[in-house]
Amino acid sequence: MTGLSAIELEDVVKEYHSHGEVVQAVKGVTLDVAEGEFFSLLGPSGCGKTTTMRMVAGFEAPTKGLVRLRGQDVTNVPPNRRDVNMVFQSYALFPHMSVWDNVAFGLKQRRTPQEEVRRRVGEMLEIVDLTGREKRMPRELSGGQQQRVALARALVNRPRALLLDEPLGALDLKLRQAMQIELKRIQREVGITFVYVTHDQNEALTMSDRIAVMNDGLVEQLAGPRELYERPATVFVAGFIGTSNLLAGAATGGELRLGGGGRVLVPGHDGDVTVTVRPEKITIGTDEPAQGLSAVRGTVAEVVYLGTYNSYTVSLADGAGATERSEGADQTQHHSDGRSAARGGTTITVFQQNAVDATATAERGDSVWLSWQAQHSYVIGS
Ligand SMILES: Nc1ncnc2c1ncn2[C@@H]1O[C@H](COP(=O)(O)OP(=O)(O)OP(=O)(O)O)[C@@H](O)[C@H]1O
Repeated sequence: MTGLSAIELEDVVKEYHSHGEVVQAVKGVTLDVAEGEFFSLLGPSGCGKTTTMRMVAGFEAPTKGLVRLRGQDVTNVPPNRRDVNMVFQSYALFPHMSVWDNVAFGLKQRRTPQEEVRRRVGEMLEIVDLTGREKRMPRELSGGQQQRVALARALVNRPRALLLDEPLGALDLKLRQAMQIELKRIQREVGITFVYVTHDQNEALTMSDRIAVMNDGLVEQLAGPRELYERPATVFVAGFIGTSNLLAGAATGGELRLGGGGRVLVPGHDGDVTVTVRPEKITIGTDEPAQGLSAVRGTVAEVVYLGTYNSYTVSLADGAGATERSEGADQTQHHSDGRSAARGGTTITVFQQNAVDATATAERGDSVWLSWQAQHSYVIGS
């Protein structure tokens, strides 16, 4: 370790001029990626992930700001003179070349001695677990195998950093999950910095050391998976990473009072707060919870059996409009955007693990109490 960051972006802006309009794809991104780190850019479609990545690779020049690789300003250096390699979702292998020749191509182009080519290609195929398939043609391989050839072809050049733009996007879910584990293993083994673009939060959480969550051309939060989940910096991050419940209002004396006798404990906070609480931290029951716990009352609007857990949607008894809402089930199944909770009849999602001793606690229409410990209320932005 040299102490230098592998990649640094300093207040990078990218504007496109399209049909007489200026589109700001990236609005001022500052971040650094450590040497050997698995770093992800995560965000919804159109938030500027790919544009950011293309500026690191050198395919796009920033309108403003600086790009540094290992401390060196490369803002105006062309892609082929940057020590990075990029793997795209559409990983075009040469269809008329064998696996071996596809991987060896770059080295041969650079007139690497034959013996070295043989050694490095052999090593790389072993790392991506394709030894024995050297003679196959791309069409004789599965999607996952083709993707591993593309990876080997990029890694064999020993770039200092590998940029991957949704490389698993074309694979089905099972294969994608297997490849996520593989990619992480390969990255650990080769020790190269990986920067990974994805809109899939599970993918980012599975593999990354750190994640920059992007929204509308900006980084909303840059942190490790646990921190993003436990301490989201913004309402957007809380909703984008997993499912979250949001409760907003004015707190007095460290307590947010809700209609219907509800209270949310936010020790040390006063004034307007937005609180997030994760569905798995909440207990559902019929007895009134003890003092010292956050407690809210409501009616079960929906129960969904999801195998390893049950998901309850509970409409809070918090005054106007707190009736059953049919959107509740959607909110549960589609990893809520979190925003619906603050409107009208508030709904809360609760996940209850189907552990060995679990029994269904409540049914649709039941009047219930929800409770959770003070430490599980996280005040956003605090
Ligand atoms: N060449 C271009 N000309 C004009 N606008 C562009 C151009 N490239 C990107 N944009 C716009 O910039 C914004 C960011 O695009 P970008 O491809 O970086 O997003 P993304 O987060 O990678 O999205 P996706 O996940 O859909 O690939 C979008 O609004 C897009 O329409």
